[in-house]
Amino acid sequence: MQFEDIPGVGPKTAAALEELDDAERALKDGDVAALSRSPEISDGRATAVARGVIRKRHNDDSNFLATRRAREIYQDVLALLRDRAITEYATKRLATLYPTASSTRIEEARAFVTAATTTEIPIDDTIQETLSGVEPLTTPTISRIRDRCIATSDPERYAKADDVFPEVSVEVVEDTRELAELARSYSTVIALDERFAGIDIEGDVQIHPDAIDTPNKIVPERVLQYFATNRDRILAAVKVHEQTNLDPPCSVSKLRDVLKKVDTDGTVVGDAELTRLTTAVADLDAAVSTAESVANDRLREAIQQRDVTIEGTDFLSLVEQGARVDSLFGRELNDEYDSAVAAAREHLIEAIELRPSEADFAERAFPTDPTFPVEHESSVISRLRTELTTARDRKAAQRKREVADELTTLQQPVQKLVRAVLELDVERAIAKFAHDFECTMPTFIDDTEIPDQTGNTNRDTPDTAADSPQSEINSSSEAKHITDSDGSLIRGFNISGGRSPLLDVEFSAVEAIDYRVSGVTLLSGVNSGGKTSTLDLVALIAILAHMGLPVPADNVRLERFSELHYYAKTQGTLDAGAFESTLRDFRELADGASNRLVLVDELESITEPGASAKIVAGILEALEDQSATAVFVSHLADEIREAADFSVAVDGIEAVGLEDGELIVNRSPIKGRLARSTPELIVEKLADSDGSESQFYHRLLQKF
Ligand SMILES: Nc1ncnc2c1ncn2[C@@H]1O[C@H](COP(=O)(O)OP(=O)(O)OP(=O)(O)O)[C@@H](O)[C@H]1O
Repeated sequence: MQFEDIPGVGPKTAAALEELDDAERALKDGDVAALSRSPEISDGRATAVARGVIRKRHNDDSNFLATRRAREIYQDVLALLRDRAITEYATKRLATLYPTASSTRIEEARAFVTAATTTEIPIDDTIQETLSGVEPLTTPTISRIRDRCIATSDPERYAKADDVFPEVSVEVVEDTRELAELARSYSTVIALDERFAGIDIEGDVQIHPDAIDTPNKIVPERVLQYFATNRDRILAAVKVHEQTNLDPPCSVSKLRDVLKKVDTDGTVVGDAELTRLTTAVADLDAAVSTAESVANDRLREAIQQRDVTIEGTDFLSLVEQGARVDSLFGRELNDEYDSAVAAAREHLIEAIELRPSEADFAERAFPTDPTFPVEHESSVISRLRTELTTARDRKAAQRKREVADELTTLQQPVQKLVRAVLELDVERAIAKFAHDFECTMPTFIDDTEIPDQTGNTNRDTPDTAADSPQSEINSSSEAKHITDSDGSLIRGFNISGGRSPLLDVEFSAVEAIDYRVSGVTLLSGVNSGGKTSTLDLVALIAILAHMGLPVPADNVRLERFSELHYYAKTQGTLDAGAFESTLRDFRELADGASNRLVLVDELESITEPGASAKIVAGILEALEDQSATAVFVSHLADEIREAADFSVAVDGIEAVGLEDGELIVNRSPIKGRLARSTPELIVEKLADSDGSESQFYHRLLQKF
C-alpha cells in the first residue's frame, strides 16, 4: 500500500507508518491502537489516518459535520459509545466510526453494527472484568544475545541479517579460518553460507541458509519473550472466548499447556531433565561439602572407637624415620575409609541426582588413598561442574527451540484470538449503547425516491400531497416533498418515539418525541419547552444514522443527507463584526451542496428582532430553493413568515396547561401550529378566572 495515497497522510506520517511492524493490517482493520504505537503518530492522528483509509475505500470526500455544533454532538455520540467500551483498544477504535454521506460506507458500517447487535454478546457485567485484562499484544525488545553470532561471507546477506537480527552479532567471514575463530569466541555460530557445510571446525557451528526467513529458530528468545510478556492478556482473551462461546482460532487447551512451559521472564520451565541439570549446577558445591562431612563424620567416629596397638617396629619407624601417621592410619582404617568415602559418593550422587554416565565423577571426587580429613578432588569437581553446565545449556537451548517451535505455530492464531476479543469489545460497546438507549436501526429513504428540485421523483408514484390524510400539513414547502400515498415523507426525516440521551435528565425520565420535517420549517414553542433539545435530538439521530449506527427512537426514516449544518443559539446580540461574519457563514449555505440538513437555534438573537426576522426569511428562501431540510427554532415565527416569499411551515411545542406555576408541555412539536408563548398562556389562565379583574386579562388576550 502506498501510504501517501491515503487522504490526509503526508510524507512524515507515511514514513512513521513504514516503521510499524503491521501497518497494512492495522490500517485495514482500523486498529488505531496499533497505529498510535509509533511515537510519531498521536491517537488523534491515528484515528484520522484510519478514517482516511475508510474514506479512500469508499471514494468518500464528504464533509458531513459542517459546523462546530454538529462536531460537538458527534463528540457527545463518541463519548456515549466510549463510555461503554472496556478496553483502550475499543475506545480508540470506536472513533473510526464517523458520519458520512457515502451510502456504501454507511452500508458497510450498518452491516458491522447489525452483526454486533444481533450476536449474543453479554452486555452485562459478566465479562467486564475479564475483558479489562485484554490488551493488544506487544512485541518486547530482546536484550543483546551474547552466546551466538551469525556469520556470512556475502555482504548483501550480511546487511539483511543485520537488519533482521538486531539482538545478535552478525559478522563477515572471508574463509574457514575466520569462521573457526568465531567458533572459539561464541558458544554457537550460525553460518548463512552453504559453502561452509561439511567443513570440520571445532565448536558448535550450524549451517542455516534460511535463517533470515526463520528468525524464531535462530533467536527462539523472541517468541518465548513474546508469550511471556503477553501471557496475562492472552489468558484473559482465552477466558473471554470461553465465556462468550467465541470460536477460538486455535486449541485453547494446547495454548494453555504451552504457556505453562514459559516462565514470566521467558525461560523454559517444566522440563524434568533441565530442572535436574539446573539444580545440580546450583547445588553442586553444597552437595560436595555435605558429602565431605558425611565421610569425615564416619571416619571420626571410627577413629574414636578404635584402640590402636602400635608394634615396636612401627613405632621405631615413626620416631626414627619421620614416617607420617597417615601410613599407619591407612593400614589400620583402610576398610573404614573405603566405606566412609563410598557414603560420601553416594550422598553426592543422590543429592544432585547424577545419572550413571555422570557417576564416574563422583567416584573420582574423593581420594582413594586413606586420608583424614577427607577433602574432595577440586579438579574432578570442576570438570563435573563444566560437564553439568554444558549439558544444562545444551538442554536449555534444545528446549528453547522446541518450545519456541510450538509457540511459533501459535503466534498468528493467538494474535487473531486477542484481536477477536478486542473487536468483540467494540461490538459490545455498540450493542450496549443500543440496549441502554433502546435504539432501532433507522431506515434511509431510497435515493431513487428523492425528488429533484422541481419535486419530481424517479418513481412512478402519484403526487398525493393535495389530498394527504395528514391534515396538519399546512405549507407548500412541506407538501412539495411528500408524495407517498400513505403520507410518509420522501425528503427530510421522520422520528417516532425519539429520546435524547444528551438531556440533563435521567434517560428513563426523557419523554419520547415524534417529529417529522420535510422542507423548511420554523419551530416555535414555549420557553423551556424543549426546542433546543429537539434540535439536539434531530442532530444526534442524523449523526448516528449517517455513522451506520442505531438511533434512540422507536422508528426513524430519513433522507441520506449530504451535510449537517447545526448552529447553536448565540449568547446575546452580536457586535457589528461578529454579525457580519455570521451572515457570511449563512451565505455559504445559499450555494452549498444539495440535500443538506440545516438546524438553527434562535438566530434572531444575533441582532434586533425586526432585522433578524428579515434575515431569517431570506435564508429560509435560499434553503427552500435548494430543497434543503431545515428547522429554525424561533420566537419570531409570525414575523418571519410575513417577510418570506413562500409559505413557511411552522411547528409548535405547546404547553398543555399550567400546574402549580409549572408548564405542562407536550414535547412533540405539533405540525402546522404556532405555539402559544408562555406569557400568552398565563394571561389566558388569568382571563379564565372568575374575578372581576378578568376583563382586563381578556383585553390583553385579544392582543396575542
Ligand atoms: N423530551 C424531554 N423529556 C424530558 N425533559 C425534557 C425534554 N426536552 C426538554 N426537557 C427538559 O426541558 C429543559 C429545557 O429544554 P430546552 O432547553 O430544550 O428548551 P427550549 O425550548 O429550547 O428553551 P428556551 O426557550 O429557553 O430556549 C431541558 O433542560 C430538560 O430538562
